[in-house]
Amino acid sequence: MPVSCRKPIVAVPADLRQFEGALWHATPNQYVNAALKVADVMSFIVPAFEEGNDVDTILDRVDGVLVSGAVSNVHPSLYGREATEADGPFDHGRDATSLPMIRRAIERGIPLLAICRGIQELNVALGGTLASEIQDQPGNWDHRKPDVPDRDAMYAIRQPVFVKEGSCIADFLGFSGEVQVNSLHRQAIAKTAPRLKVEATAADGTIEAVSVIDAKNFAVGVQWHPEYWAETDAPSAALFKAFGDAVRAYAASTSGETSTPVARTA
Ligand SMILES: N[C@@H](CCC(=O)NCCCC(=O)O)C(=O)O
Repeated sequence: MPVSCRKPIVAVPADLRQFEGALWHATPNQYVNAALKVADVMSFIVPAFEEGNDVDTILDRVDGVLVSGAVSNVHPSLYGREATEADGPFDHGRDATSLPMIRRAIERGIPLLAICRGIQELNVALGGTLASEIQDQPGNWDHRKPDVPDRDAMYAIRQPVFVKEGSCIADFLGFSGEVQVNSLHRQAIAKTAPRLKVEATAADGTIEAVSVIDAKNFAVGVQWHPEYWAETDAPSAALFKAFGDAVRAYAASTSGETSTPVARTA
């Protein structure tokens, strides 16, 4: 099959999780499902090794990067401060894989969509900082994961965010202003990295979306979870479709396909 006809593939940095007494490199289905069903791209889940992942070798083989949410938090030492109890739980393997991959994808102009923990990693990777337990700050809304057993209720769309006019996200959505989203986070961007432009905020001022200034390609982070309702919620779908389009354009531009595909030898 000619390269240009193949479905593109995106790297998804895994989380390190403990299940049934074993250590797993895992990512929740909602991310790779939205990638496949809405962005129409396949996923390569990248093991969260603290050492041994060669980022450029991985990026040479993919057409985009999708950075998922996670219950763990970016280690504060990565943005210049001591860790406290409030900053955990940590995932050093995820940090060691994701941050270098984010920086390199931006340098190489590989499409990047960063979600929840992902926007926080994007900010730290580019020199910004994070705040913990933001719900404790006076005047802040409670952005935390709802304490409910049902996952659909946990990811329920329940909070307005305000998308700035002229932003990348407004382009993808086809409008600016209020968008209803879900919310499952205790941390948020404190100092915005120099290369990031704030694209959306919550009513309490929490930064809810950013884009990379002067990016060579699609490079967006959102604090909410568009993957969860991407098959049914129009704004969520618009974001994933825009990401998929950028990934396909990148794949086509780098396919290096000869006019006649090289015949496979037996
Ligand atoms: N840990 C960070 C990022 C939150 C996040 O990515 N939430 C999605 C996963 C929710 C879960 O499974 O607990 C923060 O808390 O800000």
